[in-house]
Amino acid sequence: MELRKLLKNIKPVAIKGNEDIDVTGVNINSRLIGKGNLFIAMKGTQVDGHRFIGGAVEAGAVAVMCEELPSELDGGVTYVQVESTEDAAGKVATVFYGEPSKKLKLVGVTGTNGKTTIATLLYNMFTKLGYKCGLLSTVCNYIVDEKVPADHTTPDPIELNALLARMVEAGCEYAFMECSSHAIAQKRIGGLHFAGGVFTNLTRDHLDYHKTFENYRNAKKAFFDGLPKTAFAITNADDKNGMVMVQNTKAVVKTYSTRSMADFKGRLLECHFEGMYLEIDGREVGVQFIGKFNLSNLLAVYGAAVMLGQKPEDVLLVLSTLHSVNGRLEPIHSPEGFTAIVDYAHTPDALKNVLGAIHEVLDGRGHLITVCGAGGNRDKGKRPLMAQEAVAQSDKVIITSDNPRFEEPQDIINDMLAGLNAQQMKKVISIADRREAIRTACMMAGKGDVVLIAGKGHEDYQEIKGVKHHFDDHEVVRDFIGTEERKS
Ligand SMILES: CC(=O)N[C@H]1[C@@H](OP(=O)(O)OP(=O)(O)OC[C@H]2O[C@@H](n3ccc(=O)[nH]c3=O)[C@H](O)[C@@H]2O)O[C@H](CO)[C@@H](O)[C@@H]1O[C@H](C)C(=O)N[C@@H](C)C(=O)N[C@H](CCC(=O)O)C(=O)O
Ligand SMILES: Nc1ncnc2c1ncn2[C@@H]1O[C@H](COP(=O)(O)OP(=O)(O)OP(=O)(O)O)[C@@H](O)[C@H]1O
Ligand SMILES: N[C@H](CCC[C@H](N)C(=O)O)C(=O)O
Ligand SMILES: [Mg+2]
Repeated sequence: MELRKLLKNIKPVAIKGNEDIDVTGVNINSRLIGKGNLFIAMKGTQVDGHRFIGGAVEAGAVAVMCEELPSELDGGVTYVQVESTEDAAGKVATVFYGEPSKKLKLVGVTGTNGKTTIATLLYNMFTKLGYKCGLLSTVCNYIVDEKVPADHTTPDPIELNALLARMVEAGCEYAFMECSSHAIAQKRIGGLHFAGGVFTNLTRDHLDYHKTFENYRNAKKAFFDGLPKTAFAITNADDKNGMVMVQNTKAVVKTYSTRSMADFKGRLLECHFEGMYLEIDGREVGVQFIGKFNLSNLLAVYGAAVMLGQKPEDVLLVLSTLHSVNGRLEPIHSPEGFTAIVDYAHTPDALKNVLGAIHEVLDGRGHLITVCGAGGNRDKGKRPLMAQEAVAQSDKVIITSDNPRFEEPQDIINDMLAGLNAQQMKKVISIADRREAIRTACMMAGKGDVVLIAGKGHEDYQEIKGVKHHFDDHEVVRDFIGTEERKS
């Protein structure tokens, strides 16, 4: 594509060199630059991408986009100076890939918890309704039924637009994606055209990155501020920040609620370990999910599907056939009669909710044993709070390792234990080896009890000092209790 065309949505501060050159690719990473590419130099949290301009040119870049021009310019290269490369990257990437989001109905889901659940269920639902769909999520990306492994909840702007373009090429009509707060703040979704946005909820997470809760909230809100007036914005009226999110949006606002008047209203009628019986907009429906928060998630899915033009009765029919997303409140029943539940709760609020959801079903009839840890090189402030939440609603807690990354597992465990007083400590043991922790919990469980294994959900690795070792909570449980994997 001609460089001049590529720049159509941005206002450069200066251009040095020829704009009428052909650009064969765009990247923000010099290590991925090939012959004829445009390299966009971004100031990151670790290094300044401007350092790699020389390397990118050596690797074949014919154009460079940057905030500061290098002191020596290469005669064969066109330099495009912009105020913010972070802002420009998404806009340029989307033009390069043929503005794929305009050729799809793209729905973004944001909020602290529930993004993967909602985006995946929308993808599953629209696939069952007979449409070709794409999915960008923490667990895995899909182009129709082709799996593309995901490194991030939201890919960088280049990969993101490349994936959307592949969805268009594969004939997809819909795409559903998670928008993480990091991605919104870093403008990874810049230049995308959304048909709709969904807000789940907002509680503490990622304060290591955003510093204050207000910054974190504003990052999420920026997604709704940027929606066009042709889009819908579905928000959770039960969350205290639900209406704040859509305060300044141009999109058509719709609400969902399990408690008060809303555009999409739901009520829990009954729950068991096999599922719940719900009333949604006056119709009764049985679903294969547990936990009141899943009622909220399902209302968001229902609302988005209706806003995308589906008939409520068709949506509810499909909703009743969907089942839990990998590692999200996923039950594994043991022959001895206890239930292990693998869940991705890795924030204090998610732990509180997941434990609450289990109690709704246990209803005082069995014990609850929780295995949990916290990730290394992530928000330290949440560690003691997670331990407190686990203790508050469990009969026994085994504190263990999650992904220690570059930290010492025992240091993370100690940070968690520091949140507990002597009384609370009576319920707690710590076993740094996660496999041993899970086995011990299963050994302690009797008929009717529940073992919650929280924090890693779908992850099939444990990241220790930069190396991902194979580790799968489901597998450890199944090895111990001797049952087979779920088929679909
Ligand atoms: C803190 C954070 O979000 N970092 C992301 C950010 O990296 P960064 O700005 O720190 O990049 P950097 O390493 O300083 O490099 C700066 C620039 O120089 C470039 N570079 C670097 C080295 C080189 O040799 N050549 C080169 O060109 C890099 O490509 C980059 O463009 O931009 C990169 C490209 O988009 C991301 O890969 C990277 O994600 C890191 C790996 C990460 O762990 N991010 C996590 C925290 C994250 O984003 N998580 C959220 C989900 C959280 C949730 O579940 O809610 C996500 O969306 O997954
Ligand atoms: N609506 C909800 N409210 C509160 N907790 C929830 C909700 N939905 C899911 N959870 C809990 O949060 C965990 C993560 O859910 P999910 O993966 O859907 O969220 P996410 O927003 O994609 O998370 P991430 O930011 O890590 O990608 C689940 O395992 C569950 O314990
Ligand atoms: N997307 C989240 C996932 C955390 C999952 C947990 N298992 C951990 O490793 O901390 C993050 O990167 O902060
Ligand atoms: Mg997710």
